[in-house]
Amino acid sequence: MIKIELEGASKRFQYEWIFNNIQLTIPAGSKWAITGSNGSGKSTLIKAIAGITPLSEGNIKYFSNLGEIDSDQIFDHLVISAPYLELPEEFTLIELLKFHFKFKKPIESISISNMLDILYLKEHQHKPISQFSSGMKQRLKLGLCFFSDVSILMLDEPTSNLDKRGIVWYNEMVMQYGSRRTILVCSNEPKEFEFCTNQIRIEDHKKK
Ligand SMILES: Nc1ncnc2c1ncn2[C@@H]1O[C@H](COP(=O)(O)OP(=O)(O)OP(=O)(O)O)[C@@H](O)[C@H]1O
Repeated sequence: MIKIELEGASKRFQYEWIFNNIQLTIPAGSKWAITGSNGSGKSTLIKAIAGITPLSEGNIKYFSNLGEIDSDQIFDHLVISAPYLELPEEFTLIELLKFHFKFKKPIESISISNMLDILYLKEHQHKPISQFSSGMKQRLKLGLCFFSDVSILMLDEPTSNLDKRGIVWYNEMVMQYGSRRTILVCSNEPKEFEFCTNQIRIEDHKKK
């Protein structure tokens, strides 16, 4: 379980400050919505917390029960689902699941066959991802997150492209597989983050 601390976290692109001086502790297992209008900086903040985008000022620190974790190693502890992260289109579904779970340990007691059932994609297991619909791809992206044995789930616009059944499925996944983990949701759609008990409003962290 990992605690994250943001100390004066600030980011600018050229002359534009995206967020400024965020002081925040994200306790292990807590649930956060990151909200703000289009282009306000939600994805930039999540990428900074994931260590993908460097901050312009300030620090982000990560702590396990054993002490501070090097920021180079934080990627081993998290997974991200986001519209801008593409799936490898040339793989079939079964190939992709096998490939992904060579690098990330799956949660205990779940087999690839179980995953296919839970994703309700079993009949598509030999289809290349390039032939998947946008909703099927979105379920797969979320499944790769929820089925990975990591402490932190970062979900950027998690229900985009999902139909009603998919949205119900997403909420069930959160309840079933998310309860003990830290979840960060970037969203403007309240239905995506009803389970979150904390909120970061990007607009509250703009340079005045
Ligand atoms: N690599 C980059 N270089 C320059 N500017 C960038 C870069 N990435 C993002 N931006 C700018 O940072 C701002 C915040 O973008 P970001 O994608 O974080 O917003 P968002 O809140 O996630 O938006 P949306 O709701 O539309 O997904 C935008 O003005 C965007 O143009």
